[in-house]
Amino acid sequence: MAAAGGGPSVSTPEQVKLDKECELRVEVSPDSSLRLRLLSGTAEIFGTEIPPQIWLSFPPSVKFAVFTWYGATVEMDGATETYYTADETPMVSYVNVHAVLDARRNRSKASPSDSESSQGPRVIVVGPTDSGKSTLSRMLLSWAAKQGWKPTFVDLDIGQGSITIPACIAATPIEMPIDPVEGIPLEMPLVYFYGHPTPSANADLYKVLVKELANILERQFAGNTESRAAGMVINTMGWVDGLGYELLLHAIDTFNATVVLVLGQEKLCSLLKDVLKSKPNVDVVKLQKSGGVVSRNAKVRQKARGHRIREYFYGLTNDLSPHSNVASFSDLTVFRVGGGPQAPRSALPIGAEPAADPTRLVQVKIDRDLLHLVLAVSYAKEPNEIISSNVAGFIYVTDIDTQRNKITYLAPSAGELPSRFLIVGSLTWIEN
Ligand SMILES: Nc1ncnc2c1ncn2[C@@H]1O[C@H](COP(=O)(O)OP(=O)(O)OP(=O)(O)O)[C@@H](O)[C@H]1O
Repeated sequence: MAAAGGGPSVSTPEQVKLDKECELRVEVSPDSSLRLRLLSGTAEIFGTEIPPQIWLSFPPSVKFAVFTWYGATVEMDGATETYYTADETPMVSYVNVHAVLDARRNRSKASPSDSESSQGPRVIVVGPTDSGKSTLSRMLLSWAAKQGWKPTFVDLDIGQGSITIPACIAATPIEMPIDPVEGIPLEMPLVYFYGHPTPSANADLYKVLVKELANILERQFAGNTESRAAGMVINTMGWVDGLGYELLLHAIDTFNATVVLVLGQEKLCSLLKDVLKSKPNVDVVKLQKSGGVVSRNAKVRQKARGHRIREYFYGLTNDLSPHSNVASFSDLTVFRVGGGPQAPRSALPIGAEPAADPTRLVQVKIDRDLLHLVLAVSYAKEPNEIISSNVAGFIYVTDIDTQRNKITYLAPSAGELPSRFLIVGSLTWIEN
């Protein structure tokens, strides 16, 4: 049961004592940051242990929980929207899943590297929006990293992903427990740009990119027994009906998932159990949603997407300095994937509607329509490699001068872009 805490806001430092297996749930004020430190005992934030006595500074609006297995006292300083302690959490069931995965990783490590059993668990976390998928993924990854594994995190959530900016799917190895404030390290993620924050914009393209990502990871695993044994944790979108469900099945199949963790929905769990019963090597496990998961409406989600883009360019605490660069139109080539009809109407039988080819590459004229869009810089060497190539990073178009044929854009660093090939979708951002 959730117990009321010290009130909705903290202004002076306040100490909170937590009993064993309890958690302190905090929503930081939207207007200011909050500091928190561990005074005694041991505690973790989403699977990562908090160091004793060191103040951690959480940015505005962040929602998190401090959980303790054996009891702890923490101190908070700053403003919160709300905070309370809870003694009912699903953490024991989550850590039990971790223990099973850990045993599987050990078995895989002990198997000959060419046998099928050398592949560690491939876990996919599914469930409706706001069921705690990202949070559970994070815990499983951090607990595994704490044991010395380097599992691969795959994020297929193009709306609220946690590896890079929205409208992308991405993967990255997790070598250390995930920092409670900074989140997933951004060193060298493998990123594919889908271009839209919703899969219905071009579901076929989404599937193609999921397949590309899975193929690359498969190749990497073939040459790396350590990451192969550590396996992967795959986070998914919260759309679980209709097309969303179809895309979930596609992801389970494409990544050859061996464990499907279903959060917070009986119906989805029983549907998946039924459809996957022909695959004896796939376990479908239902897990309880945490009462601490905070629901976010469409407006909040959109705002969160804007924050992620800002964070990409400026850093979590404004610690990065992006550069404003100017290029001639002729230096860059912009493509859209899936644009335009496949064949002109005149070439079709009477009455037939032209169908859009979802993976057709269309060169886009550089004009003011690109203003305020976020574009991906492709690693492709040739245009025909664009769909199958991952991206180096992103730029944000801040000005288009059609008189001088110049484009001004924000990029993480100064200098020439790693490639002249850019991809545009519908991802916009208004910098403020
Ligand atoms: N136990 C908890 N206490 C406090 N906040 C929590 C807890 N668990 C999750 N949250 C917060 O709730 C929000 C939603 O959780 P999360 O992102 O894991 O859900 P999700 O199912 O992945 O959402 P989406 O459907 O958007 O992908 C996040 O801000 C997260 O930090």
